[in-house]
Amino acid sequence: MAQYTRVSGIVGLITLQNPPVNALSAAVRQGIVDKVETALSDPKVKSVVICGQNGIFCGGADIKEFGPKMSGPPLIPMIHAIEAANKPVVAAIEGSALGGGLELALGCHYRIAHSKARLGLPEVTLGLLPAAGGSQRLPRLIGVPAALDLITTGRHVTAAEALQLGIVDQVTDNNTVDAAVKFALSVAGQSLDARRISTYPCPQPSHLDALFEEVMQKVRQSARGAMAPVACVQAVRAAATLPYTQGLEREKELMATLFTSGQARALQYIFFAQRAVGRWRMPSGAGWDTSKHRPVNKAAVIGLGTMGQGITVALAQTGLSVVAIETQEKQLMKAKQAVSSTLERGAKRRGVAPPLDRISYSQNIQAVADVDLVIEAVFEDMGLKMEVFQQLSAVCKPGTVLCTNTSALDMDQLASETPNPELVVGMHFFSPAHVMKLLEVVYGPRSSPQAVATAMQLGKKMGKASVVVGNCRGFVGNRMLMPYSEQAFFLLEEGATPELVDRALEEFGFSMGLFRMSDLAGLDVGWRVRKSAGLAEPREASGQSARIRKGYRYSPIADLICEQGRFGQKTGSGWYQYDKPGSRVARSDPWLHSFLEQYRARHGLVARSIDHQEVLERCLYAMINEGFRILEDGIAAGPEDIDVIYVFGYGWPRHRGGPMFYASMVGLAKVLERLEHYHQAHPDVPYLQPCSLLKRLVASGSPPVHRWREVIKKLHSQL
Ligand SMILES: CC/C=C\C/C=C/C(=O)SCCNC(=O)CCNC(=O)[C@H](O)C(C)(C)COP(=O)(O)OP(=O)(O)OC[C@H]1O[C@@H](n2cnc3c(N)ncnc32)[C@H](O)[C@@H]1OP(=O)(O)O
Repeated sequence: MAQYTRVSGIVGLITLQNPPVNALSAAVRQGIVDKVETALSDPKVKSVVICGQNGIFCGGADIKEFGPKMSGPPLIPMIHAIEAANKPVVAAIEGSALGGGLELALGCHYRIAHSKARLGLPEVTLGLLPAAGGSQRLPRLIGVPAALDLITTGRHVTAAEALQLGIVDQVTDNNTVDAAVKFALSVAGQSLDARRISTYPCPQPSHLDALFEEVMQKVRQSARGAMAPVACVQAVRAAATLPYTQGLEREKELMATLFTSGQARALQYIFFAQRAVGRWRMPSGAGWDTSKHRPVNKAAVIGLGTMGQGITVALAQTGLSVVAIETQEKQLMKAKQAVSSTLERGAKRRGVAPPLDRISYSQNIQAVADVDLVIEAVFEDMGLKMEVFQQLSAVCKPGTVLCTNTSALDMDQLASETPNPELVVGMHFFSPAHVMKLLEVVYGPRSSPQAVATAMQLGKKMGKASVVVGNCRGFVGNRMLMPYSEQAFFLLEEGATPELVDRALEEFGFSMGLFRMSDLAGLDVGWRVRKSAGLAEPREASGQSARIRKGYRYSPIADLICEQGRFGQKTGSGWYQYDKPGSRVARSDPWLHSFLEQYRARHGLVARSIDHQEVLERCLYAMINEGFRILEDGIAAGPEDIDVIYVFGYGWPRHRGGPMFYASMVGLAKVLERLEHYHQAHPDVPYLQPCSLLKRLVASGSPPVHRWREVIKKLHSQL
């Protein structure tokens, strides 16, 4: 839909109307085609302005309409007709001009943007490329290097940067449509020969081949296995080397491959999943639409280790007043210095003042008396956390929301230490907390919807992908990590090396394989968890019983490595070796290989050849199986919650859409068959036993992922 009016006598004003973001649906495209024709054929109209209603120009093509049967006028001829018009067309850009929205603006002869507007071609993040001529027009307008940057990263730029790059002609702080109309009046009747971007020659950078080679290498490295960034580079290369019409053909060809790809489906699924997790609901039925959050202006962080420091930075950067508490003076001083320098670095990057004065430091817990929300981030020790919660209950003003940043402990047990358990929730941050996008918000049986809403609102303010999950050991993310790492340890016993397992996972698309990741995170973290679960006890070094715990198969390999003081990067060795403690470059370790050989010999294990497919099937399907159990248990409300957690917190390749989406793409029947196969071979491994929800979904014809909730609901209603 598009509205047409005539303003100032001679300006035709076309307003895109498709709330909330004026996406270019078939109806909007038809509206534009019709209204442009009306304006161009009206002799009284001397120039045209295109704008969007409700303060947003256009959020791009309507992703919800993507599919094999798209109807309505195509974008390319629509934009071409605008560019070919013999009357000046001005885009009035407020809010956002993204994807097809910016491509539409690039077809206009002039662009006026509000100072708060943001512009970009984020198609690559949806597995696509700017295929409405954007990949051909942008390099002609702003040059190849800048266009490559915007198109391959999909980053949004501010109006100021857009002006500097030459994407817009003017930036205004006032009413954008008024400014555009004024501008349209001033250019009415002027020649448009120099305003049609498709007719510009593409500026030729020196060392064209070297530039493209360098960018291609960069995109291949940063998004391992992702097709869209590669296609984006190829499309821009076409702009730089071919005439416009041939470049457009190449753009079309590349888009045809991407449009129907599984990667595009996965990335678009994640786009909507990220928004769906904001519509959270608790088993009681209370949720985002029925629960009001409490205002949080001042927050406290208790415990200033690495996690507490990151949380303090994240809160201060969000604009909150923060009280940072650490009882040990030396640690308090160290933390203050670390927090200040992180804030200073961040502020320098953004060209703003560091929010140092928002934080007050104290050794005394009494300082939290007037805060609205507390995040406890002390050492992962239940006794210590309980003590802190008792103190907080005595000190905090009534109604203060009490959050624990635990990664595995029972937050309900902590809640029971307070007179108001309804005010207690978990806020599970990921390290470094000011960088990592994920936040698990954990509710217990007594947490109030208001406390959950408050934590979710705070997460949103901090720019986190925040997901509401139920309380269980490891919540969602770490719980699914257990079968994943267990399988990797078993594979080492059976003949694999850390290098082989990591290579398989990295080729799949993980930014880091499991062993390299655990060297980075520190092997002692998992060791502590296994000890607290009564698993990692020192045993006889040989004999069958060393590999059995609680009646099931267990691999003590990781515990034995830790007993050697090999905790990963920080100690200079773990699954790999490093030049020195703290160094990041992992090198293959002959010691580890001979340790594995000796271990196998001691336990009578014969190494066999293991291929990448087995690594992927065993590690990933065991993890997915646990994901189904999590859904069955009601710990996560839907597959989208699990997938957002894995994509934003655990390095799962975004273009594969998260583990549950991946399972749906592989085919649930196949996942079930492989799990059955592996469980038959390893009957003493419960994680490989297919869970009943998976079997039920397969029995009901393997419905697509967006219909799993119905099956889960039915399952829960029968329990
Ligand atoms: C055939 C193709 C030919 C040519 C190539 C062109 C391709 C494209 O244009 S692909 C689309 C490119 N555009 C984008 O990637 C922008 C996506 N949107 C956003 O980044 C943001 O939504 C926003 C910055 C525009 C607004 O942000 P915010 O105010 O925070 O709102 P939400 O993100 O919560 O979105 C609100 C609501 O709108 C839905 N939505 C947003 N963009 C689109 C879209 N392009 N198509 C369809 N729907 C869109 C979003 O899903 C939210 O709705 P739900 O909560 O119901 O999911």
